[in-house]
Amino acid sequence: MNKVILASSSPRRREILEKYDFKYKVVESNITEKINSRESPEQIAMSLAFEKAYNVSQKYRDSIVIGADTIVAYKNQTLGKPRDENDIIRTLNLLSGKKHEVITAISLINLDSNIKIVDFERTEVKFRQLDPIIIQKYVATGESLDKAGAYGIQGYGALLVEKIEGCYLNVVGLPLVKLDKLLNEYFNISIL
Ligand SMILES: Cc1cn([C@H]2C[C@H](O)[C@@H](COP(=O)(O)OP(=O)(O)OP(=O)(O)O)O2)c(=O)[nH]c1=O
Repeated sequence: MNKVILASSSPRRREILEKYDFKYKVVESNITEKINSRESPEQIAMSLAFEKAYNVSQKYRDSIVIGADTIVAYKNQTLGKPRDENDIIRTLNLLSGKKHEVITAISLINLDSNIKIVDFERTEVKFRQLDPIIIQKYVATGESLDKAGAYGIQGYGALLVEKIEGCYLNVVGLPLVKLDKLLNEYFNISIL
């Protein structure tokens, strides 16, 4: 069986897969993430997931390489990781009391067999109304900086979320059911 590589530096993605008896190794990609704001959030996430997987695939042509990218979409805005504290506060105010979408794209590449797949999953998340005190306390947790949309649902961010519709692990950064289906369909591999 081909080796599976997770092309990610995200501790969340590793933690999700680590829970299962599924052999894989981690190799970080070295792409620069650029957001082209003329593209849709789905297109942006898919291009980045593909670039991450392709970058690592070139060195591991016989492996199945998984790349992923998570972004938050609110109305017509695409929200990646916040730049600084002001950006965190601006993002949380924007999402307060409203619904937004979390899109995680995944790409699976095996260059030896010329299989290149890219797909995405979408989850709707509704935030509770956030007053300045909640925002201040959340900023102080330090959770925001390395996360799309400036929150982490798996941490204190759970206290900001009133409701979700769709795959929970998609919000955390790796849509496990979608990944399992694609691994099955294209490579005859099952995580279960
Ligand atoms: C919305 C949300 C995002 N996130 C994270 C998942 C992703 O790690 C991060 C978005 O950044 P990404 O660019 O998707 O991933 P990354 O830079 O962390 O890792 P890599 O590119 O090497 O794979 O936001 C959470 O952990 N929880 C959440 O609730």
